[in-house]
Amino acid sequence: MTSEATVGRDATPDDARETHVGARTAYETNDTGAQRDPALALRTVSKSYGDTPAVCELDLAVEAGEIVALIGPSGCGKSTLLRLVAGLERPDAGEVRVGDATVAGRGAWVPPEKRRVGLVFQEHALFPHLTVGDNIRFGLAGVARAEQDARVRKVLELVHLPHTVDRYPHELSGGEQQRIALARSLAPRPEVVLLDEPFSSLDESLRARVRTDTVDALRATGTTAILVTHDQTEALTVGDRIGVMRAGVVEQLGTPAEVFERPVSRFVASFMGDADFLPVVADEHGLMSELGRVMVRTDVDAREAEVVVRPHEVALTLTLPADGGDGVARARAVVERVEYHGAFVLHTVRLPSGRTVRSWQPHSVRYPVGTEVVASIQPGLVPSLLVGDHTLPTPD
Ligand SMILES: Nc1ncnc2c1ncn2[C@@H]1O[C@H](COP(=O)(O)OP(=O)(O)OP(=O)(O)O)[C@@H](O)[C@H]1O
Repeated sequence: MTSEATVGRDATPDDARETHVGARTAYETNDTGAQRDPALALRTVSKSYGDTPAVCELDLAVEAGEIVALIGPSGCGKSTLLRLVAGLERPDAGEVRVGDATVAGRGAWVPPEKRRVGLVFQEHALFPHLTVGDNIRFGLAGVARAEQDARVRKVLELVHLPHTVDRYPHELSGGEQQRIALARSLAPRPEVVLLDEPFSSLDESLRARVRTDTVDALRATGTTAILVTHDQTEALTVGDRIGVMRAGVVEQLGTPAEVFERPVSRFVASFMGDADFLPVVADEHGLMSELGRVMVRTDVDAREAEVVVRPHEVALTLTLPADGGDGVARARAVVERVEYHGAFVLHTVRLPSGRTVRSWQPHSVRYPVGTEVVASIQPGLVPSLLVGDHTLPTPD
């Protein structure tokens, strides 16, 4: 744990809103017109463990008040990145900056307790022999007692647990312990909070509630955060931006919509959300897939191209619409698998080529296995096109 007394300006909810709105801008200017540093920046940072590279020339800038969700396969370097920021590891090369200070690299080294970086782990890691109040005070050494009490009250209100101040951790549920861990990390008013899979030990329904409380508390205090998660939905719903990591680098950093709707690569397309890949053929107008026209441009080599089809992009109908002469290609397909997910039903259909694609249907639609359906791209949606392992930029 790195928390230590860190005293900063009192943030207000209004500040948080302003900061949050501004958080999407790459580099803001302050009142004097000067460029403002990101709250956190890693510049060409590398770290290996012996012969194992964990983080490779990684660049990342997180703006003040922004929440970045980091996602990627096991072993891609997410925890190492957090440990480098927290000061639990030293980079082999590159620079780590928190606010306007270099905390590692370029000859600098600021120890963890002086970095103004808070940590929240998967295991809540509260001190079992200390009350909730004293757990939170632990990171406030050097702060006057009256101010400590005020901060304890404030952070407990933020996480909706003011009544637990005199309880011991074993008198709290798992979700409550996790919210106290967050409160403890916020009390010293850190510049950045790092959350390493903080909700993964909680069951599904509790997870959603604790997640909402956590995001609300981060927003209310305008705290900059990196959240490591294995959960795509969590990344999409929590992150202002999502960093998709692979083999020690951030392969794509973008808003949830950018990462989901315009993945830069085959890896991101298949890692963030379900995706099926279909080959395309060229005709005089552009590229056609089995589900319809993909692109009107003709400067792409169809032999190397594939269309990325997400289940929400695939329409299924029982009969051809009356205006079937509209030039839209549709494939006759057979329903092969039906999975009921509650609000939606996932249909897997086999196309004439033998390939399968998946389609989300509203919960009221359940075509029995074996039904002949017509599959096409949902009108108005433009699926991504892969050429080799990379997607082509989609015109807005
Ligand atoms: N202390 C260590 N000693 C040796 N190798 C390590 C150490 N910590 C991590 N590694 C290796 O560094 C690479 C990155 O590990 P890291 O824990 O950062 O990945 P991760 O993305 O957080 O994985 P997970 O999602 O499984 O937690 C992996 O190959 C891992 O085996």
